[in-house]
Amino acid sequence: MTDKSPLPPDVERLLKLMEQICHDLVWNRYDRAETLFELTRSTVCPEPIASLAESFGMMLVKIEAREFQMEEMLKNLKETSKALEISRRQLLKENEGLKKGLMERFSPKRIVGQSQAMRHILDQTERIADTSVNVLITGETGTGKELIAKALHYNSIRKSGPFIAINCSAIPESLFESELFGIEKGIATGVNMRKGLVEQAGGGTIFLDEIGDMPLNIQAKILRVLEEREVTRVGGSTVIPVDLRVVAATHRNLKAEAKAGHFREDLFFRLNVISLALPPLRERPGDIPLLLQRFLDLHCRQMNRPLLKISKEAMDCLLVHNWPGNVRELENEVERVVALSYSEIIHVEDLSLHIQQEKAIPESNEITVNKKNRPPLSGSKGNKNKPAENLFSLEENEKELIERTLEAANGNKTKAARMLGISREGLRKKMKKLFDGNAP
Ligand SMILES: Nc1ncnc2c1ncn2[C@@H]1O[C@H](COP(=O)(O)OP(=O)(O)OP(=O)(O)O)[C@@H](O)[C@H]1O
Repeated sequence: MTDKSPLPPDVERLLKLMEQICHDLVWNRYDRAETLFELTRSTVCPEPIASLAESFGMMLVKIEAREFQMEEMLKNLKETSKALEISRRQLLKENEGLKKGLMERFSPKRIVGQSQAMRHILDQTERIADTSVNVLITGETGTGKELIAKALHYNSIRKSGPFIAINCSAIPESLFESELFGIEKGIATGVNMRKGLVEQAGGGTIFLDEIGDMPLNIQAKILRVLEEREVTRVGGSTVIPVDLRVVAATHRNLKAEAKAGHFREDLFFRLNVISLALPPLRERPGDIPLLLQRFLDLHCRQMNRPLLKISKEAMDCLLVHNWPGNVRELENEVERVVALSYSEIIHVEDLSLHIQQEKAIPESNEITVNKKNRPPLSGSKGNKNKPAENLFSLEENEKELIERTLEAANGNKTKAARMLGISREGLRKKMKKLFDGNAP
């Protein structure tokens, strides 16, 4: 067949038909697919057209297969998105439950304390929780400062926002600013933008623990956050508004620190809108049995043990102990006893040695005059010439207890801290305060 010779009319018609079918396929119209299959039969049309129709037919099959796959994929996607939606709802429900649990756990009503001092603190906590006033919590290590800060947060309108706790004594001075206020991208090679803890606490509460250890230049910047409610990242110039509540805590006397020039007075007044002073455990021995019961319930449940009871002698030991690590020390002691004791009754021998020893030391007349049931920790080591009021001061007793524990631990501070039921950092601070640079 030359180019110029006209096609037989039949072939011309069939080619036209093929062209129309191709056109239809381009526009996703498959209603003439049947005709295409008819054309593949060489009895109906000449061989070249039949083979062309066959190729188009194959194409059509491939298109249909792809569409089928797409439909399957779409179906799978729909099912996955449905499953995701169900999980999302479950997580939301779970999250709400957990938040409710946190609120209940940190409700001032559930915090243990029947002593007058604690009842006053818990009453105040309940009253101010739902306000936005700044709060300063003071008290020795382990007295429950963070617990009260959480109670304030989880019982406020900010409860669904974050609770960010920062231990100011644990952040190296050179990192303080970027940790707290964040860092702008590109301030140094390879540095990415990072939000600071203040920004992260937006909508919630920031808990500045050990605020007395905050460097003076950072104190000025925190004051600005408190006054202006805004923050600027290190290396940036954009002012970012932040909406947060500030709760601070310290074991120091901040007023005295401010007077001595170690703490900004203006920041002290800003923070001290309401102050809650947590009493040490030795000043509220009446709370010891209640706390003991709470911790026994908790740890026996956690360790799958029947609820342990305590002998009168062992309880007496706990009542006369000085508790330098306060409630945390008591909780650690209970956890230790629950893990180690064989019987269902806690006896004196089950208690830590240093707690047993305090009770075991015979009482002298001098002591009964000063403090009933208090063993003569002080006075046993070269204190004989001191006046009685110094001999039995709490500081002297703490000092001696630390010295003895360090001796028992062969000078190992980590071990001594564990024996005392306080953190190593807590021990370091106590030693700094009590020995004034002349640590044993
Ligand atoms: N009144 C209380 N009732 C129940 N548990 C308490 C009470 N006070 C403290 N605790 C528990 O004692 C432990 C120590 O409390 P928390 O961490 O709040 O003390 P802290 O004063 O912040 O200590 P630090 O100054 O060393 O950071 C926690 O496990 C806390 O739950």
